[in-house]
Amino acid sequence: MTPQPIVIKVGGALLEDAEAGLALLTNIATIAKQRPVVMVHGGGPLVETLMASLGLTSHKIDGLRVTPDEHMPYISGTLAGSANKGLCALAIKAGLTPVGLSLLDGNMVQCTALADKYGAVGTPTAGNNRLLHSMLEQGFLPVISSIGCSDDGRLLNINADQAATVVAELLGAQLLLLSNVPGVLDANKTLVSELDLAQIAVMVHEGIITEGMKVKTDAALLAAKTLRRPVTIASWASPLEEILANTTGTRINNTPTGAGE
Ligand SMILES: Nc1ncnc2c1ncn2[C@@H]1O[C@H](COP(=O)(O)OP(=O)(O)O)[C@@H](O)[C@H]1O
Ligand SMILES: CC(=O)N[C@@H](CCC(=O)OP(=O)(O)O)C(=O)O
Repeated sequence: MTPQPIVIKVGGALLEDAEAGLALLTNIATIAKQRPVVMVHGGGPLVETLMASLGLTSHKIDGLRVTPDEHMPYISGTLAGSANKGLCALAIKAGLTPVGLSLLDGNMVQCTALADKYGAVGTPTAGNNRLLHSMLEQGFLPVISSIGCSDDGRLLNINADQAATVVAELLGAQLLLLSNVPGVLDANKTLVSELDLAQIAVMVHEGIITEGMKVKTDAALLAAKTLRRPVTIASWASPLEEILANTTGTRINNTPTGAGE
């Protein structure tokens, strides 16, 4: 039986830390010998650095970047360009054979514009998984940026956690959302090992889960429901073996925590 693939999403902060990026990719090279791996990446901080250097301002609503269409050349240039190629280059250094892709390649993910107030921001849905399957069969590491497009060819900026959720759905894969924090932290900044929908709603209501982590827990809840298995939010600085053994990170459960799977 073919082992279940793992989709590993990395947040933007990793793309600014080549040493941590190489350590993670070296760890992925070990895991990829046992199970197919797909990477999905963000790059929010890189986008912000470029925009600032161009004298452009950018803001977020509910954790999503408001993206006027005229900003798309900079955003797609950063995410599908420098961020994607930077990760692919590190993957080569780690002994892997990456193929850099975006959500629109092979029609793997279809996107629809969310609402006018966000500009060129889309919601992703699962499309065609043939390209990904053929890449994995041939032993490549797909490295996917969160740039997509609508059916009528408008380039769209997709939050990378939402992108990873849909890529995991396409492959029926296990999903790890890796960030610059050890997982979801409580009001005392202590790592919470497991959370379900009701517990997350309380933490959001109390202002403990905010901004990027709110988008991440929403994406994880959706993925846990679709994939019918827990989704892990953890740090890219933790060994993947520990994350996969559930000894670190936060498991987001579709079923109430404590009620079993
Ligand atoms: N309860 C929480 N636990 C951990 N991080 C939180 C929480 N609430 C908000 N955050 C913020 O969410 C950030 C992670 O989201 P984000 O910056 O979007 O990460 P990424 O770029 O990795 O997707 C953390 O760095 C932290 O500042
Ligand atoms: C619509 C939207 O918010 N798009 C994100 C895409 C990148 C991303 O999600 O990056 P992180 O994973 O590093 O946060 C953005 O422009 O920042």
